[in-house]
Amino acid sequence: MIVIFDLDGTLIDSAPDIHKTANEVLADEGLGALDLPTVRSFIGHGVPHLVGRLLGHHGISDEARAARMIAGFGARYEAAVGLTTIYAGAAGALEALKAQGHVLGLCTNKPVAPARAVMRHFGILNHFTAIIGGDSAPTRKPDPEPLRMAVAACGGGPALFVGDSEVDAATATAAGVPLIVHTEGYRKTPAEDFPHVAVFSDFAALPGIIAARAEALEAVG
Ligand SMILES: O=C(O)COP(=O)(O)O
Ligand SMILES: [Mg+2]
Repeated sequence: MIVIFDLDGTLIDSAPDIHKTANEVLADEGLGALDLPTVRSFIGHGVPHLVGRLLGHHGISDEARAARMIAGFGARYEAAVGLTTIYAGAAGALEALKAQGHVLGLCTNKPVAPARAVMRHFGILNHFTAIIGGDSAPTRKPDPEPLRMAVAACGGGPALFVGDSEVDAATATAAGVPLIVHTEGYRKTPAEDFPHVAVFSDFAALPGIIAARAEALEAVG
């Protein structure tokens, strides 16, 4: 079946690099640094939202400044992988899923270029048939369109979405795609509150969860 993954907080812990880059663009504007938990809480809606929250934290609402910071973030972030880690077992789980015959796609609000760069860095890029980023469609998650695009680009048909956040939960619901929650990401509310078909904290469990869903679907179909 088709399995679409979110990126930040699901496959990789990119918050430390996003935090570093955020503080660099704040410094460019003469604004003070924010701590990691604060910046982490701003991740998941894409770069324009992140920049809006950084400025909002300083009590500023200024479109020209925001545009400059979005451009600055893009220029600095693409090369920022040094502090990012891939979740333990994630690469092995992707390999196992491919070996089981599943088609893998990515649906992130991160722009495509840095998404591809970090996936290449961790050696997982080639597992993915389709990569939809925050700049691939006119809308971003939680709008269902990017997720629908990812499923279609993987050939269409029954799909599962693996994500970590409230944004992913809303996207899955809107698109009608069952959600599997990675509990070690950036969510702010209990995973149990998300409409989900399964939760996991350890990637070793994921291939089994997906195999069970695929078998159940075959039994019904
Ligand atoms: O907010 C972002 O830039 C990306 O977050 P996502 O990979 O969890 O969609
Ligand atoms: Mg995420």
